[in-house]
Amino acid sequence: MRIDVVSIFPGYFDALELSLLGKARQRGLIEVHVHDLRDSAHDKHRSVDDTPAGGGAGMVMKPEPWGEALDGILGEAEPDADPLVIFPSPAGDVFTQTMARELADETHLVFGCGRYEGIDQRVFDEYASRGRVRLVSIGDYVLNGGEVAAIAMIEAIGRLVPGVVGNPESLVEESHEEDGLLEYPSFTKPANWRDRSVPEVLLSGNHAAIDAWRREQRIERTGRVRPELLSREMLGRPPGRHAAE
Ligand SMILES: Nc1ccccc1-c1cnco1
Repeated sequence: MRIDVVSIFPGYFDALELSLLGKARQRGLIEVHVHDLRDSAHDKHRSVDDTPAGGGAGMVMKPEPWGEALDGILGEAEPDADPLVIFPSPAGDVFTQTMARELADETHLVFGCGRYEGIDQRVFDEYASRGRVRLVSIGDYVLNGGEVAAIAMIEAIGRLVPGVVGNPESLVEESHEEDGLLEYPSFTKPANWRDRSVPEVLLSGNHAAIDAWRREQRIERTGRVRPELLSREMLGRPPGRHAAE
């Protein structure tokens, strides 16, 4: 997978050189190219924004620098890549694990990170007329720009790219994976810490009982924290992989 990012704060994306994604980049599983939008702004002040047409507070990002930056990226794309351009936006479709799984199958993603009061609408219209464009929100709160949203999405998508996570099994039993239930509470050694014990069942070695307990915990936690995720069908489903044995 190739990922291009356009931003006036390219330094935000140094975070993508760390940890799992950093290793995936070193192994050539994911290519990440970060572009400074100001490199596409050629006036004396390298300005990327201007006052809003129609008046109002704040500034709007000018279309010309975006046009030059995105034309450059799309012009260099592999002939059959069909890049998907994603603009993080509070007005976008809400990002979910299902969307992350879909996007993990893409060969080329381009993230356009807007700031200020947003990007001139004609940028979205221009690229939607030439290819695939999606506006995506990571939740109902206000950020100062799209960079943090892009990093969150790139992490959620990148970890699903085949080969990035060593043990693909670890991708299954997680919150919002597999059946949409939240994950069960986790414990490790010591068995007792400050008079707080690990639940006995987890030390029993009875894997069917452990799976059943973990499923009960997932259902209880989901019903308490995110009742809207709980479906009647989930309540009837059998416990985990050991149940059949
Ligand atoms: N608030 C924002 C401002 C600028 C670009 C994206 C966002 C955003 C994305 N998801 C939630 O908010």
